[in-house]
Amino acid sequence: MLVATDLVKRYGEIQALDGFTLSVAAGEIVGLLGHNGAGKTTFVEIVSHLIRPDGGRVTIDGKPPAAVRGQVGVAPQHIALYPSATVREHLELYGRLSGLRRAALRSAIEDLAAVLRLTELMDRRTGKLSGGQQRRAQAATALVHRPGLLLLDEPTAGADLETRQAMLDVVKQRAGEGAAVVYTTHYLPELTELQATIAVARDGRVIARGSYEELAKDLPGEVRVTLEGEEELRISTSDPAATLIDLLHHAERPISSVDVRNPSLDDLYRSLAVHDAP
Ligand SMILES: Nc1ncnc2c1ncn2[C@@H]1O[C@H](COP(=O)(O)OP(=O)(O)OP(=O)(O)O)[C@@H](O)[C@H]1O
Repeated sequence: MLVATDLVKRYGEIQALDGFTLSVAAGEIVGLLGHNGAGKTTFVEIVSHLIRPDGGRVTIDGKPPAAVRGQVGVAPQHIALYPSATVREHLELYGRLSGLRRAALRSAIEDLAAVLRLTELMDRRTGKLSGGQQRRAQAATALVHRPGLLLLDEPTAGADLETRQAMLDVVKQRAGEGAAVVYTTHYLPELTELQATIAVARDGRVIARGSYEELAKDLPGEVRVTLEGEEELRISTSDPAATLIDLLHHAERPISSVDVRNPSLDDLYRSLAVHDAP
């Protein structure tokens, strides 16, 4: 669905993208991770045709971004709503721009409002909404026309738990219907819930890409064992289950507790030293 190859973008001395390559299939949710300044937003802006790359190529369903703007739903990182327009006016505008009319437009708006808990807020001006409410309204503008490609740049930043859950539910639902989704976040548990595949960006390029299982398979897990009367023993191991069985066989004293920890998404992220980037 989305194919971005070798994207390059410079801002003066700053190399925002330096050979950024990422493909996303229809129905796939890609969790795009990376340190502050890794290039995630720049990538989203290029795919949504807000800025042009200095090099590289993007196609969406085989066409350039300029030709398919109506098939792309974008929720930018920063709130970009018209403060004096109501939520309903925003959704009508975005729906109409993408060709929705009359009954189809009305039902798309009402359905989405219910899912994103916006029904009570529909006739309020967006400038008077709370930060989390604005974020929900902004996400709704990206979703109302059921685009084939969704670009959601930290859609749950600052959101309360209910908003976060509503957002995750609607993203999963849209991917289930066949949308390709790029979902940037710094909140890793969301990606587990979304069953997303992972792309890790560092210094303007994607340095790791695959399912969590693929990327984590070589990472060590940990077995924690406490023998009676002794302190907890922590063993780093690539095969926690086998290590635990081995320990149970060979322990010379009774074991009072065991805990097996498989590598987490957090461990994966740390192993790529993404936190250490400038
Ligand atoms: N309009 C701009 N002018 C100059 N530099 C820019 C501009 N936009 C982005 N940059 C720089 O390009 C680099 C990549 O920024 P980008 O916003 O894409 O990162 P990001 O991965 O989205 O970061 P974050 O996690 O903080 O949102 C950064 O060094 C940033 O300062």
